Amino acid sequence: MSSSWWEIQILGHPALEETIFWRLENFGCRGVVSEAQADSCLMRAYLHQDRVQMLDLAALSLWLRQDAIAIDLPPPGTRWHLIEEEDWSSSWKEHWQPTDIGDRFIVYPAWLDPPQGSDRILLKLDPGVAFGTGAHATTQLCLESLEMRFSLGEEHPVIADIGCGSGILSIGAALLGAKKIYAVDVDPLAVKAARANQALNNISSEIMVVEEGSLDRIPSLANHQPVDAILCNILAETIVELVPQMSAIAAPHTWGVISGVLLEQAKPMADVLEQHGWIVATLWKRQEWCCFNIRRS
Ligand SMILES: C[S@@+](CC[C@H](N)C(=O)[O-])C[C@H]1O[C@@H](n2cnc3c(N)ncnc32)[C@H](O)[C@@H]1O
Repeated sequence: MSSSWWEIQILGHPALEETIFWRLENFGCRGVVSEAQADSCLMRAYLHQDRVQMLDLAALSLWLRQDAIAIDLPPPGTRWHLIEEEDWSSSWKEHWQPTDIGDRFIVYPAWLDPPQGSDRILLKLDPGVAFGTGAHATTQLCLESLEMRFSLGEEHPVIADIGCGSGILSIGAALLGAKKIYAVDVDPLAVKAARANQALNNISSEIMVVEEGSLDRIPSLANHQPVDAILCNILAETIVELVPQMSAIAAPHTWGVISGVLLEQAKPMADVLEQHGWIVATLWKRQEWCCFNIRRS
């Protein structure tokens, strides 16, 4: 692997920020940061050189133009250039600061000292190239849902985290008192990051197990026992494919937190969940995203 990264810079209307953010994350970019400018918003994102071809970057620029035109906004300007590994790390590390999430968590970058004087649960992260710094609305909604579940007296559940990314949700669950978490991701770099973050937060392998793969890895990891909860923050298209498999790891008491779903996808997603025996208990919204709190019965 080479050690160069693409730095992608997008200058666009502030109303496009969320759409651009999600496009970049889905494109595989890491460390997406935004900076307010006079009448616009400058976003920077980073992508390992080996993960993308120049043509893909041109396609990304086209999608971003189409997204803007579809909602009658001027197309954003997109440019990219290669930077060295060291410059990548320092560029986005500068921008990421400790963030309060919900009532209980504070997520902070591993390269800073722990925030002082906070009575919140400290969640220390170095996401590397994986998704999940806590900056995205869907991650926040999932962590807040977990917090809500535990505040209702949830007793040490066994949890499956499908698409764990940096491991942020699994680590959050462990810090709240989960008994066991099986975290899986199809991206080997996410697995590496999640394991590193597990160690940063001193979570033992007795409590959290991270493996490459998807939902179909869970039965063997969990000794063919159902789990008490399922976390899944992936794109709606992927979740729809996974929902039928969720029954195989669920018991009548199992609950779930499902996000990565755009508001306009909420109704079809609820239909799919209900068709497969899930009850939508609550639907939380933030910006253009939603998060389903579901249960089996
Ligand atoms: C939006 S990120 C979520 C990361 C983290 N759980 C969070 O909430 O911030 C989605 C993750 O799902 C992974 N992923 C995508 N498709 C998947 C699949 N079919 N099974 C498991 N993981 C998948 C991606 O590699 C990515 O790390």
